[in-house]
Amino acid sequence: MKTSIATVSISGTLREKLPAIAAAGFDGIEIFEQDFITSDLSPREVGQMVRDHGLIISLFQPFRDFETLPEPLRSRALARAERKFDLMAELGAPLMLVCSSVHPAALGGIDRAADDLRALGDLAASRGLRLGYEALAWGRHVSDHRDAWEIVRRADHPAVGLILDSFHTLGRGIETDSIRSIPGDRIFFVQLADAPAIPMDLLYWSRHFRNMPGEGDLDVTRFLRSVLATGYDGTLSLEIFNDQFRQGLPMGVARDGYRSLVAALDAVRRAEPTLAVDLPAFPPPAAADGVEFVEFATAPDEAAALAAALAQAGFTRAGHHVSKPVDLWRQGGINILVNTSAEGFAHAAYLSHGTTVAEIAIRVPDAAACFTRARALGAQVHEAAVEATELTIPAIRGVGGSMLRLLDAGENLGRIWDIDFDAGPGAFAGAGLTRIDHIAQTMGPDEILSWSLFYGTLLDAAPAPLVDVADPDGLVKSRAIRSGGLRVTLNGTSAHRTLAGRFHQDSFGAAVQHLAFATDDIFASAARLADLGFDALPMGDNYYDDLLARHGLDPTFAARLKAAHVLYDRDEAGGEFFQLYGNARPDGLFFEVCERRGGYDGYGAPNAPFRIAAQKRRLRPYGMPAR
Ligand SMILES: O=C(O)c1ccc(O)c(O)c1
Ligand SMILES: [Mg+2]
Repeated sequence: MKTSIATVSISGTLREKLPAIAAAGFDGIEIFEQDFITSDLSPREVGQMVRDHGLIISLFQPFRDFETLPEPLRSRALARAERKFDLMAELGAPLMLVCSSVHPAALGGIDRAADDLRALGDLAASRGLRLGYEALAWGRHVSDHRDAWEIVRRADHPAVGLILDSFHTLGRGIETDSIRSIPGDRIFFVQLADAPAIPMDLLYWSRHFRNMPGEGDLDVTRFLRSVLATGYDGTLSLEIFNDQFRQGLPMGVARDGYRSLVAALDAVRRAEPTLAVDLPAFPPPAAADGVEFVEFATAPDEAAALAAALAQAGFTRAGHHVSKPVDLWRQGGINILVNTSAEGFAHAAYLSHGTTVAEIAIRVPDAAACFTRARALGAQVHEAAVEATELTIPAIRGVGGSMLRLLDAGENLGRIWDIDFDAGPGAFAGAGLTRIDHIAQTMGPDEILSWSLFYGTLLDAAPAPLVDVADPDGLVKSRAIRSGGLRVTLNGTSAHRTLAGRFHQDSFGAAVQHLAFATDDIFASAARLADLGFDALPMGDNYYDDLLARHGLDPTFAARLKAAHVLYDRDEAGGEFFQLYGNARPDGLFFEVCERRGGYDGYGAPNAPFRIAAQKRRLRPYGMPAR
């Protein structure tokens, strides 16, 4: 099974696209005619350049508005096709994509279309070429792969086959089981794309919002299962029209594409083990158990402020690293490390970001299996310096170049605190914070899809739909990902004056902006935190008045929330969420404390705009920018 990607999916010119596509691992490309025309190389030179990169041209596209035209348009369309067949021969492209016509003069008619494709098939065959017919979701007469297949079936020509594109099928809500009865050898090419579930005009949606399989809301796995059930063993190609990818970095987009394709095939073989999937074996995605530790990188002269913030949040300095200047702070099941090394990875992270979360260690059922899966999906291995006495814990590169460590319940987890740290067995109740509820990572707006693909393919995880959070200075896009006991939120914006945008700039790249700690008793924790001097974020009367109205709260309960600076949300099923925010540090980093009741599964999104506005008031109390 060959892999391919349409050149339209990647930014730049062919000279920039091709090396990125080759380096990401693809076998071939769909050459978009526009990419060829914009090049000043001859067709032969372009073909040679593709092959010089170790790639093949698997498809030439698109050939538009061909079928069911009246004369003289029909003859003209055939003549146009002949010119393109000449071009394909020079390029070394064996297959042409003919997409269903949108021509206003097209007459329609299944037999008329079949006759036209047969005639085109004769022309192609005489040159040793083939063509595939694709139903565009917005085609004038043909907009459904079932009709396209009927046309191809009636054309009954060895050089004429069907091209399937997951977007056109799934985007129109067409069931995919109908694909299973198509003979696999009549399908000449398969294109894969996902898209977010945003109701809008099909053409506009397709040309601007497609994304990699697994990044959107379409059931691409189901589509691909049906395709492979036909026995199809031809090329699987990504055809992603996306505004963001068009301006993204070629290498990053190509790598994500390859990851999405591998993950899609892996999902298919797990969902339907009887299918023949041409992919090396690697371990399945597993649900994470939670966060074992988070490590801050800082400098000695900044460590005191961080230590004070941790103490005010109820943490106790419970141990020290045996060989490095790293403190262990503990509370409940939460471990926070503060690293002030003047060398090594943490120091490099501090130098590039300032005080920052340099490392996150997650607990998974089998760390070695997870690591193997990560590598199969193209994750970058993090080679950190490990000293002789310390344990080697597999690590991969995470958000903003931070380190994501993989730990399991085996030996390493049991021994990390005994071997690497002089931490005793003491329990530290602190303010009653029990574990890390979620980690909020702030990044560039174009990184959200990429990191949601990262987490969503590495782990057994369900990325939630993207939501917009209103900051007074712009919108922030946010997506939550949950895998078992691990919750991560990804936030990104191009609005530089938002809390998230400012943090992203100030930390010179993506980083953890806030940590949310869970409690089983928000009011007890709030009281204890107040005693400890935790600088809780007060919310205004307008907020609590609205809460009263919105949820029909008992006024004494609302007064209790307000007195404790607690924010509140409730879901449809009556699940409740309580949040308490700390003020943001000058660098934008902050802590949150939260309690979930009755199966509440969200993150208090309705509260976010008010919380952000309150944090900003604190940062710039006189309405002036903080800096
Ligand atoms: O948007 C289009 O016109 C277009 C062209 C070719 C394709 O394969 C496709 O899926 C869409
Ligand atoms: Mg297509």
